[in-house]
Amino acid sequence: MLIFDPENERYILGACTEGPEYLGEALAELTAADFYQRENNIIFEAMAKMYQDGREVTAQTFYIEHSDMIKRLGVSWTTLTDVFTNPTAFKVAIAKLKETTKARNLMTLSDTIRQDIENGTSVDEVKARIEIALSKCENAAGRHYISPKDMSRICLDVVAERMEPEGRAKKCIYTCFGALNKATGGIESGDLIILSGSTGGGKSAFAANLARDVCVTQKLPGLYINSEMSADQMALRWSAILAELSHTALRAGKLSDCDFNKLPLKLDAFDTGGLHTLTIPDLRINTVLSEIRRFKAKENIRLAIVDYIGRMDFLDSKADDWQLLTGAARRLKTIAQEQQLAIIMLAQLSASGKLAQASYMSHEADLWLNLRKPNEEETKTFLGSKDPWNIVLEIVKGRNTRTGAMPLYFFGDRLTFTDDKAKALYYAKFVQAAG
Ligand SMILES: Nc1ncnc2c1ncn2[C@@H]1O[C@H](COP(=O)(O)OP(=O)(O)OP(=O)(O)O)[C@@H](O)[C@H]1O
Repeated sequence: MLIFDPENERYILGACTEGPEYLGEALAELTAADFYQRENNIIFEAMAKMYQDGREVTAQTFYIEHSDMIKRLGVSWTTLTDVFTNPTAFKVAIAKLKETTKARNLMTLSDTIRQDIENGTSVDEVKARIEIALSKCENAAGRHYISPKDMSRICLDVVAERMEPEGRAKKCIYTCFGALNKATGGIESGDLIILSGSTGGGKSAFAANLARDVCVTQKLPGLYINSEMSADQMALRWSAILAELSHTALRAGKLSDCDFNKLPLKLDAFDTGGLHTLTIPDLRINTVLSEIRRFKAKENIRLAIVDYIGRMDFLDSKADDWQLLTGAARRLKTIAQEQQLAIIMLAQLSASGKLAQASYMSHEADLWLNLRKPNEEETKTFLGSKDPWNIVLEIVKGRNTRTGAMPLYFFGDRLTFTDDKAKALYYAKFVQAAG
């Protein structure tokens, strides 16, 4: 891999004088820093300035305005602008140039790491710097320019695809919560969903209910990454959710024969489903990203659930919590788009009920769901109409949907949520009878 390619740099500059479509594309994809050679870097910057000022950039106009600078830099302007280009060759050249930038950034990073280690910087601090540097590389790689012509074609393709049920199913994921599906129109590939709630508020259970619908019932491939539970604890939880069994009885080994016999059939669905689970005790954002990439390549996952972000060890002791969480959300959003899958990130609410600096983090999210207890007014309404609801799922923010709240029933001992009133009444009666 080249760390710079002077010929390619000159070719791009020459092509940029061939028409505004080339310079426009270069400006959307590149910055002056992508040009390693000083003279090329300066010329690109000057072209950008002319373009931004609304002036035409051709070999002639640029030379008239910058002849002194061109002479000073020792550039042969006629040779540089004597190029033969076409849109495909230009795209390839831009992609090549971006690769050389990435390679250079990695070289710089490796030099910095070596120096840090030689200077006795702590290993944790070095690792934190690597994470931050890599996250910057990813963000830069995410830029993607779409021409008006391409966008009009994409519009037509996307709309036509959405009109076909099969096409919709390729892009959207539906859950068993009708009101949520209706409000959101389904969870889309590329979406980052933040699921927040207070400690013990049922976030993991709700996320597991979603995973059951998507990966076990609909059999779409998915990944559940957790940092809290051992495989045994997870197995007990999945058994409770899938077979609708008492979590307490499962943990105590006190299932009736009838309940125990329910298990194999339900586990068949798990066996043939698409849910992969992964426990990473010291959850780090880079590990999460590489596992998501690995499972996308191997299993073509459509959904990844990260449970939960509060335990992630970022190793950057200097940054505040909200900066770390926002950074994590940004990187999860980037990978969701890059790998075309939906990601649900669980996050903890602070004791006061506010997600720490939530507004920063929620900028990154397409959908922010919050699980909370019903407020006074909701409780009165539920009691007044004899509705059994005991928990509320709020859409705090939706990029493509209105905000609002929907009531649910959470059957704690079965770790099961429902928005079906008849089922909720049955669960509530069951709980009441059990005392
Ligand atoms: N055996 C049980 N009997 C009754 N309720 C239970 C049982 N097990 C779990 N629960 C309910 O589930 C809740 C915990 O659910 P969950 O672990 O999904 O919450 P969480 O928000 O992810 O918690 P944390 O913040 O600790 O990760 C408990 O607060 C309780 O209401």
